[in-house]
Amino acid sequence: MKKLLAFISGYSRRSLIQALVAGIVCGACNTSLLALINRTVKEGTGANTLWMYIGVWLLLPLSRFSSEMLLTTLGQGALYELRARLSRKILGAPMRQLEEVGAPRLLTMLTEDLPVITAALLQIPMLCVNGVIVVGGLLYMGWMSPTLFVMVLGLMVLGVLGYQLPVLRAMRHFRKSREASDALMTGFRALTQGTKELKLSRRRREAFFSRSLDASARDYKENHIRAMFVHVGAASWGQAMLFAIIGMVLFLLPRWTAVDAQMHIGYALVLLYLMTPMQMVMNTMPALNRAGVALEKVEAMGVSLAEELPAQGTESPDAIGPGWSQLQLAGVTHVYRREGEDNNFTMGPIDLTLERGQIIFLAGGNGSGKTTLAKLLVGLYAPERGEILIDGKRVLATEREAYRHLFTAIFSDFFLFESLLGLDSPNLDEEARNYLQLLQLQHKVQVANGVLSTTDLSQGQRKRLALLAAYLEDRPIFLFDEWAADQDPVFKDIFYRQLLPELKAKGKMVIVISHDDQYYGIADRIIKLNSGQVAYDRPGAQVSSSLTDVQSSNVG
Ligand SMILES: Nc1ncnc2c1ncn2[C@@H]1O[C@H](COP(=O)(O)OP(=O)(O)OP(=O)(O)O)[C@@H](O)[C@H]1O
Repeated sequence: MKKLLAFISGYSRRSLIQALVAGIVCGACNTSLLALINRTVKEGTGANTLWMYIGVWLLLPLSRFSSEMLLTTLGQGALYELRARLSRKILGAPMRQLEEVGAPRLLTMLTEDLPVITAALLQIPMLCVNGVIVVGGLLYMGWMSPTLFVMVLGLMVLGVLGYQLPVLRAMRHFRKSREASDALMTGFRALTQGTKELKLSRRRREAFFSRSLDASARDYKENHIRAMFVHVGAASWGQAMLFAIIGMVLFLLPRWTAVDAQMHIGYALVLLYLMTPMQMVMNTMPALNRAGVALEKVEAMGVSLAEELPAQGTESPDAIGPGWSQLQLAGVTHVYRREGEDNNFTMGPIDLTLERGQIIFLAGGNGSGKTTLAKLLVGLYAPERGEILIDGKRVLATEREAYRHLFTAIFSDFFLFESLLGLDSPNLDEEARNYLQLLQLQHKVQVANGVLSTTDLSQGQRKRLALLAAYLEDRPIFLFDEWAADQDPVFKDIFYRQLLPELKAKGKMVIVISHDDQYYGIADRIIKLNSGQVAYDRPGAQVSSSLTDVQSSNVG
């Protein structure tokens, strides 16, 4: 509750104070109506009481409406801000950090924590109104009879303690069930993405279900039930305490105290009136506690995600002018660190100078570091040591966004957007149709207003669509990570012998990660990697002819 209030007051303290003032007026109206009813029951009707009743009756809905609406607007505003801030944080966080956090944790936060916080925020207006009614009722009881009030308050404190102490325990279970959600999300990802592998093996399917999915689902369920068990028990205790208090007021206190019988009846009436708002307050506690846990997680993630320096967008994306000709890596390194493991993969130090208007192949065995080098080259990873230079000028951290705008890249785990986002050419559809023809997709995919008619295609066709987006972006450097691996021999040939030379002829730098050694001849340079180091950097024709020699001597 404290966390949630701090969260919404952080959004607008002024609106929160206004909402609370309206809430207090609403509570005061409730208490006044209660007092007027009580007075009428005791003393009979009077003209003054009627007019006062009408006046308060008019003020009540107005104050309640204002308080609830202000809190709703405030809660939704805070939630909107939180979603936007989180999405921006994720968009702005360094790639490596996002890889380390992992998709399941990010997804749990977006799909589980945010809805839990939303649900709790929706309850806050009702909670405040009911809370204020309870406080007003208590004050009224104090005014009616301080002696009785002290006794009733003593019992209430006992009731609240009996409620609160177990509820604190319940938080522990909510935290555990939240931990299980992360594991559950990892399982769900495997469930949706590993369908083929799971379908093909019954034993794998059963092991996956029982060890991974079922185990975390069970863990989640059990901790959630335990938390709710405590909450429901505590709420039942709270209700029993309320009736115990009413019972004491009606049966025992008249014998022990000198307070008159009418007063006891009035007290019992007020307590009965407060029963529903008190129960509503108790019933919202589980949702608020869960939201507290969710908010802890979201805030921890927000704090742990660093912003790339500087804040995105402070530098114009075109800050690096079009006339550059040389890209240089000087002593660049990157290390993948794994906790508790000594054999971290180390890339570099790499020294390379790449020229515009060249086709450069990155070759090497699996795990030799080609994709890592590509990520360093395009600026997705910042070099841990060393620097990147354009025409001899160091690319500063403030220019990294602009530097990345030199590249269009298709990685092997590319994502295809259905809309051609971020492209604003007036003839976008026309250009896209031309490229669809070049990529032999014109019969499969149509484009209208920058939206593709479908992306449900074969893997090779999806890669061609990714190429379409790359062409439309038309950046100075094209990077392809094993792009041709899924193409049929005919289109593979078109890619290597027609499309890549065309890009080169347009003055583009073309970097191609490839295992297709039969096409090494078209490359200006082949840079071969081995265990994160450059094994050799030679002209393509030279590597190609030595490969041909080896093949023919093998045949011979
Ligand atoms: N996200 C990651 N976290 C930790 N280690 C990683 C990560 N990605 C790659 N590595 C490690 O870095 C090494 C190089 O990986 P990289 O993907 O750069 O190789 P590659 O040459 O592109 O391989 P392939 O030809 O199989 O695609 C691998 O041995 C792997 O262990």
